[in-house]
Amino acid sequence: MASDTEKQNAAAAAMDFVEEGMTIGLGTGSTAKFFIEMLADEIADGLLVRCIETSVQTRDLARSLGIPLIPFEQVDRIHLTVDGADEIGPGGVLIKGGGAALLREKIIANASDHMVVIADSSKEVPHIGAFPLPVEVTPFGYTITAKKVHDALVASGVERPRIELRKAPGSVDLLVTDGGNHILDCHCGRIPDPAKTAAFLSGVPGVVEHGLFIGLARTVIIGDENGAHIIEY
Ligand SMILES: O=C(CO)[C@H](O)[C@H](O)COP(=O)(O)O
Repeated sequence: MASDTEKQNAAAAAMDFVEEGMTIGLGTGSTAKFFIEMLADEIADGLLVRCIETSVQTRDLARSLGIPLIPFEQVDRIHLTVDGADEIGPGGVLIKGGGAALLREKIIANASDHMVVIADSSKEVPHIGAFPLPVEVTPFGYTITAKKVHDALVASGVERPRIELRKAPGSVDLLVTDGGNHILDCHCGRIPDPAKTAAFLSGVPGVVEHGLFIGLARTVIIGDENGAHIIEY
């Protein structure tokens, strides 16, 4: 069960990585929200940083809290990004995209000197795949792309994957991401070889990005009821 105390404790521990003058990538989701609120408090107390958001949702939150945002096009360096995750497997391999922000999250994580992942203890898993893997696809040809994604999953060793098109919350309409695309939620059960699955998915025309984050998280902070523990990769 996800716990707000654990999320808060992970977010508080991530604040130790923040330094004056940094450009900081702000993640998306309920755990990242705690970090963003803590950062806003420090900014109100005089901390000088600039931030870049990973989603429209985070942009709106950051603006409402008075956090200075700069357009990505004007950023030449991102020192630190703090973001949540849906699953954290061995080696710091992540599944992300539960909040449909995986494309911008991956672009910003990949452009950052240091990605810190914050999560409650329910996110740490012995092997990944129980959480449906989000795959962002172009609206053009998405039904055919879904079939090719299924084939790519099978070819990469996933047994009997099931693909679901994500609907907008509370709607029968398909979800449209901040980038104007759709999301395929791929129920895999287990992803035996994440690097192979990532490579096979990236080879499917129509796939814009997938939610496997490999080699991006340098620090993972898992909150518990009393504090947090930090894993470095
Ligand atoms: O990848 C994400 C959004 O696209 C989030 O980081 C992920 O879904 C975790 O969210 P939460 O902290 O609410 O559990």
